[in-house]
Amino acid sequence: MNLLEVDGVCVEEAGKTILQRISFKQQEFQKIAVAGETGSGKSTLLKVVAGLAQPSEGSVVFDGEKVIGPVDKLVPGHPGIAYLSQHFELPHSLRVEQVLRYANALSAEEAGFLYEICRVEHLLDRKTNQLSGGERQRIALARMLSTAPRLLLLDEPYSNLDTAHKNILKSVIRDISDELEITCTLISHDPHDTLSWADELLVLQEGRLVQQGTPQQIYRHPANMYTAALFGSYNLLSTAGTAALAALHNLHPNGKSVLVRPEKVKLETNGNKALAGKVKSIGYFGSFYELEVQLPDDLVKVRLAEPRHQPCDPVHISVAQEDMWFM
Ligand SMILES: Nc1ncnc2c1ncn2[C@@H]1O[C@H](COP(=O)(O)OP(=O)(O)OP(=O)(O)O)[C@@H](O)[C@H]1O
Repeated sequence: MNLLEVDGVCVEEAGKTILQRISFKQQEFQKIAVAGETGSGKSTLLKVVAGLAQPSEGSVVFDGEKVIGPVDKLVPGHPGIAYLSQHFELPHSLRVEQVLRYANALSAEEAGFLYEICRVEHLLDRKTNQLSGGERQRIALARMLSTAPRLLLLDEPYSNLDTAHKNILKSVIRDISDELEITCTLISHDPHDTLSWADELLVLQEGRLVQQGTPQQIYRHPANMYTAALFGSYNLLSTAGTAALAALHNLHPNGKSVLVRPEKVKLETNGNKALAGKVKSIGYFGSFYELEVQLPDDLVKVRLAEPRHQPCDPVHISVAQEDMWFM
């Protein structure tokens, strides 16, 4: 069942087009992540979904009912949809327990479970000015969820969090979906946050939805270089380099260039079905090394767990046919 149907949404502000005919559907419990460069319209899209920004065209239907924009509604927003902004605020110098009590539409038992899920039970006696950024965010989330929404929209929840708080929040967000059975949509700049979490990704570029698909589809088969770059490092070979690599598999590029992710380039011990090159540099990135290999026409990035090479070493590279994407 579709919980949400966004159909042809356009937004214009001060004569500027911010969103252009965005359409997508979200099923109940489906996890959707929205990716895109800064200013591509991600926050505006979520605000339109929440009824907090006015579309100039198009509609948002939530659970069979049209979401009314702020121009036509005195108190903006929809009771079934919660939007956690990047710039949320908590009341100053109140006890956390008071902050949460004011918003609460749940029984004591349900509220206790929610606080446990949000990892805030130990903070209830603190004042709001005695919390870290990560703790403040989880309180804001608990406050929002205590109104019992069915759809939660999270706008860059991981920005400004250190790794420890980010990992706690990731567990919280997972439990919100799994334990509280709330459907979630999330915006994040970081591919690590979206690829591993989402069932479906929406990619926005200058207000347009340029690609929609599973994380695997989008990572392996990006629609354009903008999308390829959003989700990680890549090699795009020149016409000559593409022809040489394609010829190893008897493929015809038909004027397209081949895109290969660095972890899909293999170093071979001989030149059988491989291209000859020379190691130019080796960089250490903690969980992997990245080599730059100079081919006749291209400098190719290769990711390895433990390289046994030195700069200037002659090497051969190969790429499996299924790891080549022509675009
Ligand atoms: N109320 C407004 N009036 C005029 N322009 C706006 C308004 N809200 C957003 N914009 C512009 O619309 C564009 C999209 O903004 P939006 O915040 O939706 O992008 P974003 O992808 O969420 O960016 P970020 O990742 O930086 O948060 C930007 O150019 C922004 O300046």
